[in-house]
Amino acid sequence: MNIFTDRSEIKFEKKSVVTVGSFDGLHRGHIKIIKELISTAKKNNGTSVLVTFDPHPRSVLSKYSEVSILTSLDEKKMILDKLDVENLYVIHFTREFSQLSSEEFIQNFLIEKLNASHIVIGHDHKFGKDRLGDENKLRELGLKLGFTVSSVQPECIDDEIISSTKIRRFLINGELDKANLYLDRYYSICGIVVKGAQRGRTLGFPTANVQIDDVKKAFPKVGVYVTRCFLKDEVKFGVMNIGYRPTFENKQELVPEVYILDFNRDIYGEKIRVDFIKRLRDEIKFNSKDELINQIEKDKREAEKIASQIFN
Ligand SMILES: Cc1cc2nc3c(=O)[nH]c(=O)nc-3n(C[C@H](O)[C@H](O)[C@H](O)COP(=O)(O)O)c2cc1C
Ligand SMILES: Nc1ncnc2c1ncn2[C@@H]1O[C@H](COP(=O)(O)OP(=O)(O)O)[C@@H](O)[C@H]1O
Repeated sequence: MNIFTDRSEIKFEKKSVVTVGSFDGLHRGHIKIIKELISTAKKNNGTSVLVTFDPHPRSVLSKYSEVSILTSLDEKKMILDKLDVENLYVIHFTREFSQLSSEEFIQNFLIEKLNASHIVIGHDHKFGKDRLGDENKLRELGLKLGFTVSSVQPECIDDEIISSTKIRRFLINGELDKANLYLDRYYSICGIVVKGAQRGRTLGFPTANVQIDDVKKAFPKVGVYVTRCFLKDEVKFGVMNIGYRPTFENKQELVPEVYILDFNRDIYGEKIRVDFIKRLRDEIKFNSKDELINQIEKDKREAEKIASQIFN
């Protein structure tokens, strides 16, 4: 996949088929739009372009600073590449950019730079200043500026429209299975393994503490999870605790830490991706270290059982 930004000096020669959006989560609904994008580009002998914004527009425009994000830009790049999108065009989203009218946005970016001949949008897509541009406005502009438009009907599960907002809510409520179902993959976090209190090894369960790449990333609800961990050259199952370690600490610092199964290596400073497969339980304040150790032993056995059921 070719990756461009709004700073790249580009002018597409070939006609393109374009879709535009935040695509946070890249869930089943987004995937439906992307499939339509790719098949239309093939039909039209054009190249497919997905235009997205970074940072997420809501985190720039919202009065509330606690907006959480499901997919970082790096994760989006990886997923879009797998989906065979030919070009990704990333616009650095600022307040100033948000003031462009829908017509200015389409003319300056989609027509002049990307040579768009067709635009694919989701059912509720809004664009331009104050989100005033909708499908009708886009079709009107298409007649004037020379492009066609198609819109994709929403993807549903049990009559519920799939959305990033619902997925965020499922994660926060501990409904991981539903979040994963809506995403059509396992929810994941990426980061670097950092040093903790060096206590894990004394419990018999060393845990890789993950410092997340994207501070805005949504965390699943506090608790213990079966995970799949991607290291540089290895994929391993693990049990992750996302929590405050109330048995030992009074601090209110939320730490994601994973005990990797069948593994014994120093991985401080290494990159790790953790996929969340199943939620096992809430975090507990134990009365003793031994009770905690017994429970982690049980979590480990449960994780081994679940991993072998799902992946064998
Ligand atoms: C599978 C698993 C489950 C855990 N569950 C709890 C828990 O219920 N309560 C708790 O206080 N700490 C829990 N922990 C966190 C341990 O207390 C933590 O791993 C330990 O304090 C080590 O911290 P360190 O890596 O900073 O040395 C859990 C850890 C793992 C790996
Ligand atoms: N099975 C394992 N799972 C996770 N980390 C492991 C494992 N075996 C060795 N390690 C290493 O041990 C470190 C964790 O040990 P721990 O005593 O919990 O220290 P810390 O408090 O710094 O996390 C990890 O960051 C990793 O480098």
